[in-house]
Amino acid sequence: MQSITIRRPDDWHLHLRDGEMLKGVIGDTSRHFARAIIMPNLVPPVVTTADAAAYRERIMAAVPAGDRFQPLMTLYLTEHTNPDDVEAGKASGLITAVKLYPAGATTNSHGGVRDIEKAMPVLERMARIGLPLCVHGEVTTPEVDIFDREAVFIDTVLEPLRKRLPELKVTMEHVTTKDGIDYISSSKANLAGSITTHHLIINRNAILVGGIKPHYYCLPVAKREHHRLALRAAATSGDARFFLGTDSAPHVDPLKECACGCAGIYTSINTMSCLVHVFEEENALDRLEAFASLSGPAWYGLPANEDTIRLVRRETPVTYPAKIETGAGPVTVFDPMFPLHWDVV
Ligand SMILES: NC(=O)N[C@@H](CC(=O)O)C(=O)O
Ligand SMILES: [Zn+2]
Ligand SMILES: [Zn+2]
Repeated sequence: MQSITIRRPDDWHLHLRDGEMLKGVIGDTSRHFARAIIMPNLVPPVVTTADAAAYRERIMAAVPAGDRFQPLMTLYLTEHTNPDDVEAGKASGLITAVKLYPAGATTNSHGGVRDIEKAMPVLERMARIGLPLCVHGEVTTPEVDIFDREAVFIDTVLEPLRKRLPELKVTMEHVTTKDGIDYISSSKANLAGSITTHHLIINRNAILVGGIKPHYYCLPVAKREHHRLALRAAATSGDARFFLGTDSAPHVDPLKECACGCAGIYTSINTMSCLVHVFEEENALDRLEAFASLSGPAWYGLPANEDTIRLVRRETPVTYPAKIETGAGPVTVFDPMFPLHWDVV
């Protein structure tokens, strides 16, 4: 039986939600992952250090007994965010990053930033104190095609911002295009990117061929095949600027399976099985640990986890439930459309 052992992984982009949904999903992450960067796009969003402290308590209360899990909290950047509050949050050790959602770009982002000029005082402070900015890198300009929104964001928002504040550390989250990969690869410093599990597996055909498939719809939306191949090459390259952020984003099925379905794919439960499969296909099992367990902590200035997980390849496929039941309702699990043989033991 084939097996590999890697340092325990972390998830550098995760949606845990709140209330019954939080209770229903957190175990799927804490079973395998030691830490995760927790997205602040709740309703209402996590905007102050006090909000983040209270949310952290609710998360810790929901962690299943026996799991050791550390949520790394983020603040949702608004045009009114107070730089002193952000600095105090970092100083206390509570806040790991601040998240930029262009207003209207994705789920629960209407309170995000419309005019980046208004956020400059906070961004300047973050550059000064070394607090990373995580970005949902898509413009929301109605004229820009949804498949081009990441590339246009790089040219019109990210590059000007980085020119203006070269000391600001920026994580380009859930990179979905070759443009994003090339931009990160060509940067000299202070830029890294997270890549989701599902964007390594699906291209836009998964959403649209043979009928419309809401459970493959997320933002940024999956792109053409050559973009997926660029993501796979980057993820399996060992380049420390690319690391795992699952962007596991649960929504109850009724909110996905309707005339205006929510964006988000739920992958926490089978992410590790899917990832090993991808790395095996790319003959890069020796680089899985860098992607899932080493490059993320290095970027965020944290130690890698000391304990390990073991992954084994089973003859018969490992099965996962098609959906999980939460107190908030059923959530469909990501189906990679191929059998999974790797299991976490
Ligand atoms: N990725 C998604 O499609 N959805 C995320 C938001 C986000 O990360 O953009 C969500 O909160 O549901
Ligand atoms: Zn996003
Ligand atoms: Zn997300």
